[in-house]
Amino acid sequence: MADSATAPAPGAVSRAPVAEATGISKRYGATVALRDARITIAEGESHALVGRNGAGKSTLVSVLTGLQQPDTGTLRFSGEPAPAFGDIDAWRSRVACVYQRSTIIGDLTVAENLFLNRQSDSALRPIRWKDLRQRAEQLLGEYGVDVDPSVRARHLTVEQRQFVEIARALSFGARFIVLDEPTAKLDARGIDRLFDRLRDLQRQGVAFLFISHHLQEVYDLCTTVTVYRDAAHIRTAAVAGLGKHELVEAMTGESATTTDAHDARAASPASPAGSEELLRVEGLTLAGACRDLSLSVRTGEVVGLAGATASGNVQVGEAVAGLHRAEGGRVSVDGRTVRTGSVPASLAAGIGLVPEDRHVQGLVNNRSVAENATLTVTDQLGPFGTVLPARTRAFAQRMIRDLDIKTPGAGTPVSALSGGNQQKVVVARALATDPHVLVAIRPTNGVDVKSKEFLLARIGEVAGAGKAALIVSDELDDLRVCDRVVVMFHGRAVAEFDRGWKDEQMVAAMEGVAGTPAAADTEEHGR
Ligand SMILES: Nc1ncnc2c1ncn2[C@@H]1O[C@H](COP(=O)(O)OP(=O)(O)OP(=O)(O)O)[C@@H](O)[C@H]1O
Repeated sequence: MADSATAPAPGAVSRAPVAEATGISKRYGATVALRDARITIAEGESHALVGRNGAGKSTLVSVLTGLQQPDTGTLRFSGEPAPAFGDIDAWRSRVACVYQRSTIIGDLTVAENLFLNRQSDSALRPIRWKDLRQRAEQLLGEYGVDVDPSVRARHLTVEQRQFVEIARALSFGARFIVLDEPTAKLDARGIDRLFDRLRDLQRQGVAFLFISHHLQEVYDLCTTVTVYRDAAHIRTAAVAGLGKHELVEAMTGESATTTDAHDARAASPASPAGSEELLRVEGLTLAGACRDLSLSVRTGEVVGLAGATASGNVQVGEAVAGLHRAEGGRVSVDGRTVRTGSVPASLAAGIGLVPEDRHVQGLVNNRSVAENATLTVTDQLGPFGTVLPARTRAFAQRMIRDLDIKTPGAGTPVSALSGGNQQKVVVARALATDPHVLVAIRPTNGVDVKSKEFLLARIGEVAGAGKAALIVSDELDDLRVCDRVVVMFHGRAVAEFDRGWKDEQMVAAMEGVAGTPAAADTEEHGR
């Protein structure tokens, strides 16, 4: 396929690309992560890299940033060969990566993080803290980052941490920054601010490689897009000339259907009117998160609990699953009160959880896909408290098939899976318990467009099987599959929408500019 984005614009001064990788191959044992892959990023360009889960994007990033050596291929920065493997300072002056998981150290101040290992000019000279602070202030000021350098990094928001990481990267001289799913933990306003800052930096000649499963963000921010599929480069094109369907087709290798996940659910009958209330949250008050919040989910229903970062929606979902003790109010399943603050009590009540952060609450990294997927159901894997490996494998293999998890096998350590496929294991594990009420917090985080439809359909099936699901998310795609969406703002329910809402309405409500009257009261809307 022709690369329509590689020719220089008329009149442009042709300079060597900030980064150019050709013929890159990388294997992990039997898995081919990259096969003769390539990418070229021009100066000041914002270039998107997209592809399905496991396509090889993160592997390319680790090659581009000097974390992994490719088996074959060449890499050049601004026309020069890449530094020697392991020469960290030299790599840092050419490229930096801002990951979804921060590399900032929470216990150190912002200034210390910025100048980590370079606090003083020589190892023998004592660190001058006042100087360090001033240098940090200057650096942050230069890039317009409004953060106090003496604050401990753990007190920063996700957004502030990203800005500090970007400023740090630029201070090493890098003019090429890789952003690996930087918007995953930001709300709509945070994303706007990040994009504004990136555009500013782009005008100053900084180039970006932007990885995201949110294709709209690619259209909003990037000029060029490269698509990888099954470890190989498929296409590079100008974003402006490429329709969304064409882009999805390049990613999946299939002709794109117009049926989205939400359309499929919309076609299915809505939850039967008058069906019983399965989950009831009444007057829930959680310290620092919400006050007097009520909602209910009926049998057969998928309810969304929407809200921006500070809305408290995630904490409500977590409280329902037993992770927080309530200061007031009640959670009940099928009419029976569930003790809050106790995960075993929630599990016993039939509540399953897809947690927000798979790294912290989700997976045991060095254990296999099979073990991780079955952690919650060991009682079903053998008699008298034993776990039969064959039964574990069979159980896991079914899940791998059901959720389309891309893995060499059930025995592969979960750490060897791509991010999106790890997320599918987390969802598989929650589904394994066959929960009466599934609480899924941002369940499609890091999951590609096609797999997203798949996962959401699976969650819908929980409700379809006479159970109920609560999807806690600010992702419009996640919310669209819901029968109803309750929107929270600053700890309160401020609006409720039935199916068929418009994106602008939902975004406005999440930002506290609700066009609908506050109406999340279950008494009015529950039946
Ligand atoms: N350390 C590793 N050991 C074994 N296999 C690995 C390792 N890292 C990645 N892989 C495999 O290489 C392939 C490419 O993975 P990669 O993480 O690059 O995909 P990705 O495109 O970034 O996916 P995602 O969108 O899910 O993050 C996958 O099949 C993955 O399982």
